[in-house]
Amino acid sequence: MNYISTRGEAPRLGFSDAVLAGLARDGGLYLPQEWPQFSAAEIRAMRGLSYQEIALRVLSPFVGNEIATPVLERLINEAYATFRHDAVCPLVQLGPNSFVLELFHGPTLAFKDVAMQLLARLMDHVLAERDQRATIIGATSGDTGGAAIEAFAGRSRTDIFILFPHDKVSPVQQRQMTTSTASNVHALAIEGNFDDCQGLVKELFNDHIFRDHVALSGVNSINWARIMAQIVYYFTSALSLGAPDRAVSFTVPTGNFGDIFAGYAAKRMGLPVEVLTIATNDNDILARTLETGEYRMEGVVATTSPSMDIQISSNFERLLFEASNRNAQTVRHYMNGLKQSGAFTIKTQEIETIRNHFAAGRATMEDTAQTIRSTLASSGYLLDPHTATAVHVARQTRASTKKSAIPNIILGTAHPAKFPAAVSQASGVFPALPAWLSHLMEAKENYTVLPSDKKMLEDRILQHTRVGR
Ligand SMILES: Cc1ncc(COP(=O)(O)O)c(C=O)c1O
Ligand SMILES: N[C@@H](CCOP(=O)(O)O)C(=O)O
Repeated sequence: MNYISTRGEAPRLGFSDAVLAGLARDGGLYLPQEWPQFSAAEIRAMRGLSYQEIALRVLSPFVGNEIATPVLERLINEAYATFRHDAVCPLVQLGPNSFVLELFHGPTLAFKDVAMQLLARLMDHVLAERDQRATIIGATSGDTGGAAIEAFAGRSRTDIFILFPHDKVSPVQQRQMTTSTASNVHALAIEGNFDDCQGLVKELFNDHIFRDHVALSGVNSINWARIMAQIVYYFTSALSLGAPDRAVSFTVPTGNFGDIFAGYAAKRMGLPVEVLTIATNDNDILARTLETGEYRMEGVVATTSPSMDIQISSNFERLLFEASNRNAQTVRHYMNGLKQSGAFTIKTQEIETIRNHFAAGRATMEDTAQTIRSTLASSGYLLDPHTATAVHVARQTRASTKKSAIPNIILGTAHPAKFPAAVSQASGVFPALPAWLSHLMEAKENYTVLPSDKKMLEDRILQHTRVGR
């Protein structure tokens, strides 16, 4: 399988190179040259298999012959042995035709572990085969950072630098990033918001001299392997509700558009998916875009679902590429508009294509708190604020579209214990951390505060990376 950039001006890469590249050299995002196809019979044959077995079937076409099947199988098995639920990502019923897919049984209690545990092993494998090192960079609004640090800590071939917005993540999220004792981990609190952190990461990738000098690699969902690993749970959950003989819908708490884009990919691969609903918080740029056809930035507000406090939703670029029939020139035009004026207008035919696959809705902070309360009262189930935005939007959109005969799967992206203040304020119940994380709030923190400045960030990386030494 080859990978092509959404901006059409970067070299076509094989799987291993695409994984190490992160962002394409033209500033675009890599996508597989074509979508692997699974027939109904092939999907049906996955029934009854374990999560790991389904992962091997779904991921193999993306990897091609670059990693031998027994090696890929071992990496998958090792990645999901870190999860504390036998099903890896279990499905829980909330009500009639309404389910939560619990993606938070990994080591840092968020869905990011699903992809990050595999990505770290894939990168390690490729780097070992090539006898190389890499400098890993990542921007986080809270969850990617902890998951990446957990997955890469102590790995001898990588040094990892995680940029998080200073004072804008939950205390649990911060400590998951700042209490690592591994010498290859560097937690950097940036004076700015998540978009500033993500902007710095992209600036470093677009500086080709620096990028090559430190062998830069990325672990955000700009890296294709992150999306790829997330496709698997769309298959496992749909299969357990009757796919391919019954269609399902998904509602996804959305920020950087990586998780829901994985759902779109599953659909393109043959999974019968009726609607993919984007759930946003007050930072509702994606909901507004679906309504108006115009992507317009308006500034970020801090909410009780901080991981979704995002305006520049990186993976939306992948969808624009798809909706324009993979027209890289159109994508470049939109991205230039975004850079120059903070907005662009999507052509009518393309926004209609997007609306054929996606719906969208928003939840205010009050909606979110109310949903946490009402779900606890009706189902005895305690939601985290991100998942609660999706439960609220699912109720809204399903009531309006009357598609309630189709099972709807809400992606449960985080454990409530990551956001105890918001959850206890909404519900009166304090969600305790699991025993294996009970030391977290007492452990010593170690991080550096930096202004949102490319030069200072580069200096910091150059001081600490072991690439070239
Ligand atoms: C808990 C949680 N839910 C939802 C999201 C949004 O996911 P995505 O950025 O893939 O749209 C994030 C951050 O990415 C998150 O950390
Ligand atoms: N919500 C994310 C933001 C980064 O998203 P990613 O999926 O592109 O890594 C976070 O928790 O950091």
